[in-house]
Amino acid sequence: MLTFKDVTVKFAGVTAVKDLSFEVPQGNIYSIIGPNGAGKTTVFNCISRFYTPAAGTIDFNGKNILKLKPHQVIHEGIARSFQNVELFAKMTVLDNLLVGLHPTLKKNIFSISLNLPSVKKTEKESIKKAYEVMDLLSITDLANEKVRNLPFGYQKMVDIGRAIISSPKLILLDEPVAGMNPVETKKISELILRLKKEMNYTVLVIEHDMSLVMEVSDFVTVMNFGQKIAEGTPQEIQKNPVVIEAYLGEVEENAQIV
Ligand SMILES: Nc1ncnc2c1ncn2[C@@H]1O[C@H](COP(=O)(O)OP(=O)(O)OP(=O)(O)O)[C@@H](O)[C@H]1O
Repeated sequence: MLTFKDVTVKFAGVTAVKDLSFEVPQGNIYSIIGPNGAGKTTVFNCISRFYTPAAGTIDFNGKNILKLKPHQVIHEGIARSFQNVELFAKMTVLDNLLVGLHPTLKKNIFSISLNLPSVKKTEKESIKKAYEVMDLLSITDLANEKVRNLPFGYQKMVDIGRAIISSPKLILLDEPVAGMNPVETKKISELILRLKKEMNYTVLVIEHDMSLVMEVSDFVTVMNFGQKIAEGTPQEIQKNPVVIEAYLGEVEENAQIV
């Protein structure tokens, strides 16, 4: 579904990503892990088209997305959540979710200002969709709560909800459990697995929390200093000495990442 081939990204003197290649198959939960500054978020920013690589290609369902602008990427069916939750704090949960639908709505300013029946129908359908997402996230009772009043864990949920409400083909989750406690982390793990099993979503995750990565991932790519240093199933990655060294600085006998 998503193919990175020999992608290099440079910022002034820094090579953030170097010759990176990987493939995310449809229906998979695919994780990218690596120490701080490894280049993970830069990968997401290339897919979202905020950054343009100095070299390499990125294809999505056979289409070269490097030719697209950020809003066109959303139309191709790629949605993302952000490392630092980026919601409208003064707006309600329901309204924040509706914002996630906005890029895919086809209404224009004239039909909206005239409040045509088709606009009312779209609005009704959008609200129905938002309630479906809130049900999925078990946050329906928070629909009319302002986001700034919610604990961080729930704000993260809303951020993920905003990514999935437009029924994208590929969901990018940037550190979905950063700052969450183990109970909240477990909830998000279960949610990601449901997105795959019940809705056949393809999910690309960046995450530092190994419990989540080990539980949800079909496949993992490990980055360090902008390069891929390993790839494999969670079990393979957990025991890979190169990966352990990147995280811990040294390898002890029988060491594994947990
Ligand atoms: N816009 C930018 N301008 C300059 N340097 C950047 C920019 N974005 C990222 N970098 C640099 O690129 C490298 C990779 O950063 P990136 O944020 O992709 O790493 P990361 O693996 O996501 O790190 P973390 O886990 O801490 O979020 C770092 O050295 C970072 O300082």
